[in-house]
Amino acid sequence: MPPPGPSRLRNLRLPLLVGLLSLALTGWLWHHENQAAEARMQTDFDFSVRQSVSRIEERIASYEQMLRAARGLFEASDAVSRDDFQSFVSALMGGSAPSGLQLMAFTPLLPAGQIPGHVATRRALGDADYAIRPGDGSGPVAPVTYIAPPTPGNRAALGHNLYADPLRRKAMLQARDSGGIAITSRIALRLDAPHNKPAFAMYLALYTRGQPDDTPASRQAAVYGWVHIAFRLADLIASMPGEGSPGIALRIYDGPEALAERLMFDSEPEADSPLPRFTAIKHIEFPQHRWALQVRSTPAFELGQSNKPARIIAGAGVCVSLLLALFTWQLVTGRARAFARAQAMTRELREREEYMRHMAQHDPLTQLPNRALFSDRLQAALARARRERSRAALMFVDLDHFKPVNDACGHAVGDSLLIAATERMRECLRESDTLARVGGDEFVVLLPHIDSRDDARQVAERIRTSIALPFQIGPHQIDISASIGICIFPEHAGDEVSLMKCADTAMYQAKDAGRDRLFFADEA
Ligand SMILES: Nc1nc2c(ncn2[C@@H]2O[C@H](COP(=O)(O)OP(=O)(O)OP(=O)(O)O)[C@@H](O)[C@H]2O)c(=O)[nH]1
Repeated sequence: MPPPGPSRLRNLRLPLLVGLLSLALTGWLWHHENQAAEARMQTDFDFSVRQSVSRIEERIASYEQMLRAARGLFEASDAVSRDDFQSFVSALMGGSAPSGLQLMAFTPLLPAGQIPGHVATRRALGDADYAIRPGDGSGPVAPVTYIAPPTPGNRAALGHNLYADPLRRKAMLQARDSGGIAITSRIALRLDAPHNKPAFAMYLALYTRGQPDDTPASRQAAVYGWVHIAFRLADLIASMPGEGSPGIALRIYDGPEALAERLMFDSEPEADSPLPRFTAIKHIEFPQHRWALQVRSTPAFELGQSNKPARIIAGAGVCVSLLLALFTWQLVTGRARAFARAQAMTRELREREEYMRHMAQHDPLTQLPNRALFSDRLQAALARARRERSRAALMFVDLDHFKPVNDACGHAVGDSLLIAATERMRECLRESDTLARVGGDEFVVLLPHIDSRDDARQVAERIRTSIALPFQIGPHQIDISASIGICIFPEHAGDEVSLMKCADTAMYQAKDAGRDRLFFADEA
């Protein structure tokens, strides 16, 4: 394949430019749509994060409300019995604990001196194996006294001295001093032993009615116990309404920072994608305590957010760019092709016209002017000779015994002989003279300007002599001659027709005189 020429390269330039511009526009749109999709994904992710945080906060708030309702029960009654408490909690929970809550309990604060009476009372009221543990009776205790729902697992916590556990005690004292709720750090529930499932306890202190409780000091003096709840974090998350957000993974850390050793909950422990596309750290705030929530997207999130418009823009943009480039190429080359074709057609028409004109004026065998063209030139020469009062000569040249050549050697040899004879005659003439073929073996010669009849005689003699020399046509050596009639303007004739006629007559006289000779018109 030949290398593309400059015009082909020129023709490619505009389609390439159009294609590249269209591709650039496609790229810009694609980039723009990707950015919009990224922003949409970020918005969706942020929404999922907010949703996750607020669902947990709502659940925690509902726990707090339950505690405040329980405190209301104690504040409204002189004495709340175990059955009262259990009925109340049962009503509060709707008969079970659907909210991820494991238990609600009442824990009094007992000075050492009240411990034996407390234990005796509990046993007398039906908790036969009730005992405070651990506890050596040397200091105040906070034993779990009422517990609901009273499942065997929960009941195992009865008598458990919460003051002996530093984490629980810390939260209890916080609740006591603040008057509000307080939450422990991560603890393990007794009923989960030996499995250490992350759990928490939330406390609300109870104060003796009628005593001031508006300062930490007055609250320390007035406190007589706590209502509290305990929940496992996994149960809390599982109990939240709704399906959660697809493609969103959640980790909860006990504390303000996402430290591996403080991880309490991981919604997707198996699918730990090392490089999540989106991540966020949020906090759940408690009085004097914080949880860190690490929210991250998983590959399922990006799949759910697949950027279809960007793919459509890219695909359609590339197709349109190719089509535009092709269309432009067709326009450009179509114009160039039409132009080249028009040029070729014009050239062809000119050549054909030229050929037709040539054919109309020339003899096809010898390419000599024919009778029509010769007539034009004769008229022009005569007009000029009349103007300039000069002389012109007209000769009729007829080959002698040409027919026998045709007959003996064939028509093709006859043709070649005619062409060769033409050449010889042409060599005897000047550029300004005209040699024409007017019949089979008949030629006419116009000498438009002669000074005397001798000029014409010399030319005619040269022609006669050259024709008389042998011709070699292929294998054939041919000897012929020519008879020439000469007519001089204006001596012998004054117009075209007369000149032709008298030259013709003179030629026949040369024939009659024995051929291979020349005759002037006035020699007849
Ligand atoms: N090969 C060939 N022959 C032609 C052509 N045109 C005419 N002729 C032949 O030329 C011959 C001319 O005839 P004439 O001039 O009567 O015969 P001639 O033998 O030359 O006789 P004279 O002129 O009396 O000497 C004829 O036989 C034509 O058929 C042509 O283009 N090619």
